[in-house]
Amino acid sequence: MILPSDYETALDSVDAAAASASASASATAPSSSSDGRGFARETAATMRRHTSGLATPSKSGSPRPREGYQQQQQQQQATSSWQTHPSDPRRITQSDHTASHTSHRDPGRMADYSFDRVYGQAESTSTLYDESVRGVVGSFVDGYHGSVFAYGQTNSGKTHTMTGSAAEAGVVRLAVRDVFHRIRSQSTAAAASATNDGSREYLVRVSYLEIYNEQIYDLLSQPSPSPSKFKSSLQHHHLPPSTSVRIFESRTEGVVVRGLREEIVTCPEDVFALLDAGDARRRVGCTGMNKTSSRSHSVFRLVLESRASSSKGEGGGGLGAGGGGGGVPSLAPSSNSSINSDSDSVTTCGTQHSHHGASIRGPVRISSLSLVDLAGSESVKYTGSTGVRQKEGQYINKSLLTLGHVVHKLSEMSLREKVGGASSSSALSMMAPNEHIPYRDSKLTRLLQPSLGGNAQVCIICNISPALSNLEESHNTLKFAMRAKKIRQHARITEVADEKTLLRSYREEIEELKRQLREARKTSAEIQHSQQPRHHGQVDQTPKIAVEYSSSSDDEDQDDTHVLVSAIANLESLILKAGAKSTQKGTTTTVRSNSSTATTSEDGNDESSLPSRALDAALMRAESEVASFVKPKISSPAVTNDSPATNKTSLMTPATTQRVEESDEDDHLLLEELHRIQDMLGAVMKKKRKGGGGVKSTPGGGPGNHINNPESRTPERDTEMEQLRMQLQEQEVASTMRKADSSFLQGQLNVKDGILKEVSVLLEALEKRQLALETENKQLREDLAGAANMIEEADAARLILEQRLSERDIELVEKRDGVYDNSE
Ligand SMILES: Nc1ncnc2c1ncn2[C@@H]1O[C@H](COP(=O)(O)OP(=O)(O)OP(=O)(O)O)[C@@H](O)[C@H]1O
Repeated sequence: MILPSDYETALDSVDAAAASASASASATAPSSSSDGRGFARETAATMRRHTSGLATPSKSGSPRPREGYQQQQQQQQATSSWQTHPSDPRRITQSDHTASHTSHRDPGRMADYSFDRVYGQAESTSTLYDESVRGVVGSFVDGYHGSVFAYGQTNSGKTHTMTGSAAEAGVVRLAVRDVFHRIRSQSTAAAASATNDGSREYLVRVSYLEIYNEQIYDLLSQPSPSPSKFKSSLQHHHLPPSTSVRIFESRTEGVVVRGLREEIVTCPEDVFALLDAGDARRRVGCTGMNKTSSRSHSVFRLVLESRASSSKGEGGGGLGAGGGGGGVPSLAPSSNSSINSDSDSVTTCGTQHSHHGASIRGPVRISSLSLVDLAGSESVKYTGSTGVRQKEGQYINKSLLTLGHVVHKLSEMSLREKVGGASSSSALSMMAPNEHIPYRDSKLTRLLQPSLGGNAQVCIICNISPALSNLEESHNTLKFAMRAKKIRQHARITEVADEKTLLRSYREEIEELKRQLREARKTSAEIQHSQQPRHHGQVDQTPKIAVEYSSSSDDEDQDDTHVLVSAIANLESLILKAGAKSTQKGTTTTVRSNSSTATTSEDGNDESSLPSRALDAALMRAESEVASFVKPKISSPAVTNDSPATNKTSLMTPATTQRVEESDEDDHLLLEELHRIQDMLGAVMKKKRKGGGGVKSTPGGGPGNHINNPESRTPERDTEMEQLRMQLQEQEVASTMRKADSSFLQGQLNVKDGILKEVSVLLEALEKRQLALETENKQLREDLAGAANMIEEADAARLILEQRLSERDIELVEKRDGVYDNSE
């Protein structure tokens, strides 16, 4: 391993015993197929030994000189408390010299564990990634949910493994690069193939949270350090300003973190900037064991939506050099371009539109990849923590304990499943009806429930310290890893056919914008056409007006198309697909809280600063936002029909169900209202265009000047003035309606938020009640078992008594017979 610059502090330990290099091969291949799509396999567990082997709290706090490191490493090699099997990189064994530290003291009975792979200090994180994590990431891109955890005691190198350092990239960054690389190469390969079959388009979004003292915090919720790049126009007013977010149990989505910000990303650099911003906010503190100890569990999550885009006309975007708009960012040139700059394409596009319409309804795959850096278990004895640090440590240990319980239960269930031979059903479905998995005992296990519960590929990286004084902790970690390895997963691809995914709503929005663009161009061509004879006829009398009039109208049409083309380009740039180099990095970023969506242009213009001509486009975006708010069905990986989360329906009382239905009705009304407003605005804009509007006041004698000059008044100018007045009135109407619309929306969103909060509180109360009932049930079961025992014992006593009675009877009969015999 390459040492990070701040490594010295980790070398203060005298009894630190760094392990020698070890290696392992991970079981990333599916072990058995459960159905056409999914596969069952055991959770991959790999072991990593921390290089430093820090065992005791640093006493002086002063860093050991770096040159001493090699010498110390050599000493440590000899005294490592764990050693890898020379010919089997999957085995790790307790070193002989540790015998005196174990109860049996028999070297022959030293602990010996086997995992998918054991990594030692000589092996880099990229080796670990290649051999143990890459498979999970590959499956994620193919549509399977995945999770990678780093588990282990404090200071064992979890953050080093997951986050990495300046000198060495961690698993998270390697995974992010890999994801984009795979998307690009898949798309390119599909595009290069003769048939273009199998080509897919992708939408990637990320979120980053931490669980600190049993509270979930959004690590992306603050404005990021590079504001121009990640400026958010979507900081929805109804979301609380606080960074604390809540877990919400949804009927359809399972476990959802409500209010969590999600950013749509189009290249690794976007993600890294977000990661840096999030890491800077993560809670880290100095303890006696680790100078930079993570005080929280962090979960970095990528969500991928993808769908087939093999149909011609899709995917390329190919907006040419801006068509009528000019200066519009051009996407990758594509022969499938559905919009061309010339009006000849209108008919072709019209035909393609219906084609698109059909393919937009194709299923969308949703998969998530959670990369988890757990806080390490710690003992006050070694950390010497007091006050806040001690409290943090208690929360950390408690949640890890719950994780241990959950893993223990799941491994037992998997074992039963294996013994029962029910290979096609998941561990969860094998649960006895009254079996309780304590997911709800901590936020960590609740969050990880979808991953641990069966429908995900999971790789757990367990970090241990080779130091002798950490022997007990290392044993615990190894035991945890052994249990975790037994959990059987049944990952399936999740395809959503009938729900509103972000990818689909973007695609629909793009198609709608393209339709508007075609119409705008058509209208503009018609106007130009109808104006031509008049221009020719009047050229001698009013040459200036004619030219200015025509050019201002052209300008306006060009502005219209420009706005539309920009909007299309913005949306297209978020969707990753064949040949699209994407991302004009930093040009456009879409921010998404799990209840909202919108785009921001580079210069930070928000919708309110767009020209009024773009109102209908802006409204359409607003509609899409509201749609994504009212149906936020895409923010959880647990969107499967057979997701365990769907069982939560039973938690809903009739009253809550009704509330949710009512809120669905509200959503309908909301959308209808938006449609109505949009129609009205559409009509106004149309009227405006038909009227040949767009008369602009230009400096130096434009039409406005002519109009204002009473001497140059002609009937034609009067008409122009009248048109101008009408336009102004229309603009006012439009702006008033927009204001009304926005306060209406605000009100609706507030109501909805209130309802969701109530539902959430109600659900929490129900959960508590359920927990209490479960405890009561447990007690009753125990009482019942006690009573059954007593009955059994009483039965046994009765049997004995009956036996004795019958023996007595026999005795009596025999005696009586004896008496008779004697008397005879
Ligand atoms: N394989 C390694 N190579 C070089 N340095 C390492 C390695 N593993 C850990 N370190 C260093 O050891 C120190 C502790 O590691 P790290 O903070 O990753 O531990 P941790 O398990 O995340 O601890 P905590 O649970 O307290 O957050 C850091 O300074 C880190 O850079």
